[in-house]
Amino acid sequence: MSNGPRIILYILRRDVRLSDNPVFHCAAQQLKRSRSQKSSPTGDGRGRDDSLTSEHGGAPFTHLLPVYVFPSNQIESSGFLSSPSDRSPYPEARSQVAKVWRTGPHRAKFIGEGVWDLKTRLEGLQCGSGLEIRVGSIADVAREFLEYYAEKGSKGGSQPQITGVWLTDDDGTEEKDDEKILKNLAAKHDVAFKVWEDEKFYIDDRDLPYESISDLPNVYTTYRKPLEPLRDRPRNPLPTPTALPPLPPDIPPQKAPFKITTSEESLLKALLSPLQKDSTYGLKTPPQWPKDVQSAHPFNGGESNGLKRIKHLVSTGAMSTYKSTRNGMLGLDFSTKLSAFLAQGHITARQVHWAMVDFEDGVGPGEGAEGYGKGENEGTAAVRFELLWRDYMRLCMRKFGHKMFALYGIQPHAKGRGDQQPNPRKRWRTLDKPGGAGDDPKTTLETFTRFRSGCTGVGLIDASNREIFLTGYTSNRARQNVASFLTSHLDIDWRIGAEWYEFLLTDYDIASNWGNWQYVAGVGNDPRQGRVFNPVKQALDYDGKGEYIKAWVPELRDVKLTRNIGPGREEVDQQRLMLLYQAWKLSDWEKSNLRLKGIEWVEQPLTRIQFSVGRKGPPDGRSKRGGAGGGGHWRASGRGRGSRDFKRVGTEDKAPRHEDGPIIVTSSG
Ligand SMILES: Cc1cc2nc3c(=O)[nH]c(=O)nc-3n(C[C@H](O)[C@H](O)[C@H](O)COP(=O)(O)OP(=O)(O)OC[C@H]3O[C@@H](n4cnc5c(N)ncnc54)[C@H](O)[C@@H]3O)c2cc1C
Repeated sequence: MSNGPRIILYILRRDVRLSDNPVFHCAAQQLKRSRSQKSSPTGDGRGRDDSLTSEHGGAPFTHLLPVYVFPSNQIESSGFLSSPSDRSPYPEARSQVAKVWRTGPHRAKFIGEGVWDLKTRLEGLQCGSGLEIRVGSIADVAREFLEYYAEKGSKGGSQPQITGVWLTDDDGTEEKDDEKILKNLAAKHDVAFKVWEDEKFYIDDRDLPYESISDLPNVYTTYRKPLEPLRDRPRNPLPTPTALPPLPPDIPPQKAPFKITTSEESLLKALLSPLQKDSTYGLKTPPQWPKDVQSAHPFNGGESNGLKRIKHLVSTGAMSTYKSTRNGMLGLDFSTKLSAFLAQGHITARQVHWAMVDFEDGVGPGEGAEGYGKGENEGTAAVRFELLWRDYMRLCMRKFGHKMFALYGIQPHAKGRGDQQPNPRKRWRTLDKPGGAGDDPKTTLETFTRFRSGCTGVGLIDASNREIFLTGYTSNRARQNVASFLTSHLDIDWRIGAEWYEFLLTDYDIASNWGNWQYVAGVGNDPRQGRVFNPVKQALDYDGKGEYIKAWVPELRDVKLTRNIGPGREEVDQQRLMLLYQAWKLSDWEKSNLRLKGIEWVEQPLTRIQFSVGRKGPPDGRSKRGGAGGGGHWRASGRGRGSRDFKRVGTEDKAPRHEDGPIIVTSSG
């Protein structure tokens, strides 16, 4: 063995943080131990080298080389080419079915910010640590490092060599493939290989009651029950390292034809420039920013910002009110907006949990805020409940693997890759061939294009699709409606929608995205298959003043929603709301007046949902009995595309399946 630097190559993926990071924690612990041994050696110390003997992975090391790779199959890498005449050796990072970019501008920026934040934090420790940034396939990058140091090491003497390759676990199928390749590479070079459990989830894998992942229940509630009370479950977060083993003195540069930039600004430029070549993303009429609207997700990426966000949520009391606000659609704090930080591993779910525990115990920030020091409340319990949904989706990805991406999903009667059809009545419309329902791919593409452009003619769907295009975020409530609309009203292959979301979402997470799309499309683990959201009824329940739709569909801002109920008194008129929710219902006279005449989505909506409000309700669109999810006393009826009838009287949220037809609404969480 050479007596030069002994390096652990740590390949980061979705664990881009310094705090609560098992790998950095272990390296810091070993550094501390070796320093304390040096300062007070037991025995004579003879024959001892100064390497950090890893208890995890078996390889002694002196240096830690953290490397973040922008994976070329997921994030377009051509912006890193050294010169415009160079060509990337990798195919464009486009999706399989719809051929859209896999990572769009919102997430590319967020990821870049997160990587730069970690680099800054590591360098800020002032111990010689840092982060190397690379572009390419993870396998190619690892191979280059291994070969570079193998060649050096073969010269013997004090040349550096890699003694271990470490990375954290990820349940995505591509990530599993990467792991296999890295394992083989490590074996070929005779270096230790270790996959660490990434402890960014709510309940640690080691505390789950399953012997094998096949024991995971197919229904969320069955999974959750034995884990309650959820507040008792998370492990403590790991301390944030204050010192780490240094980077090796000799690090190979990025391989041509790519070049790594040296500032955050140029990194973001390299990530965004290929995407910005066509900022319409193939849409003839892409959504435009409306005046006077703020993004609900204006956050920059990175651990520092994620930790700040957690602090803000607890100290303002937003966690305590979460249960009653979580179905909101406008504003910053109706929900936590932690998903993007969690997805990239900028923060961990248990950090969120412990910040809430401090708040509940009255020891952390937030004094004076609602619920401070009063134990778990409705809001904090609901956040835990949702964080567990995220864990569950991730475990489903582990259990079902490729089936998470299969057209007919994880249904038990779908055999093999899941491409067989479990429900003979369901015929998906696809973009490449007729789907068997008298459709043709050209029309399907036109329909999908209108959907993406926010021009379906259904207000809630258009508002959400415009919002997500422009900001990278839309609320859970809106996501459920949009996914249901694409899959149940338009009958379009749900994977196309999932890919479109993968492209746009800042918080895209493999398991949560594909799992939720499957769930809503009726091919996932929804115990009540066949639910269909009525986007008009949902708008009535959750956008009862039309504020959300008016914000993102500015063409409809002048639709008057109130009526006079006495001298100087106005109230929202439910009948008028129906015209906002579906503008085709406006009279010709009003369309002309509002300059809406001749607009395709107004005159020829993709679907006409027959839905009426039977009698006058309270002014804010809520039922007398219920909260925002109420509407139980409305006699609401409707007819969607084709012969699908929506009929329901009674409370809809969390309602059991109605016997005489598909139910309209409910939430996944
Ligand atoms: C079609 C569809 C696609 C989705 N795609 C994603 C995705 O790619 N990434 C993603 O993180 N979430 C996804 N979700 C789940 C959910 O919509 C988002 O997690 C949530 O809207 C993010 O906002 P928030 O952080 O303010 O959530 P909050 O309401 O504040 O919830 C707190 C946290 O709980 C988790 N969570 C909440 N709801 C869910 C859920 N249904 N499934 C899994 N985790 C949940 C998230 O980590 C979230 O940050 C999707 C939902 C649907 C219906």
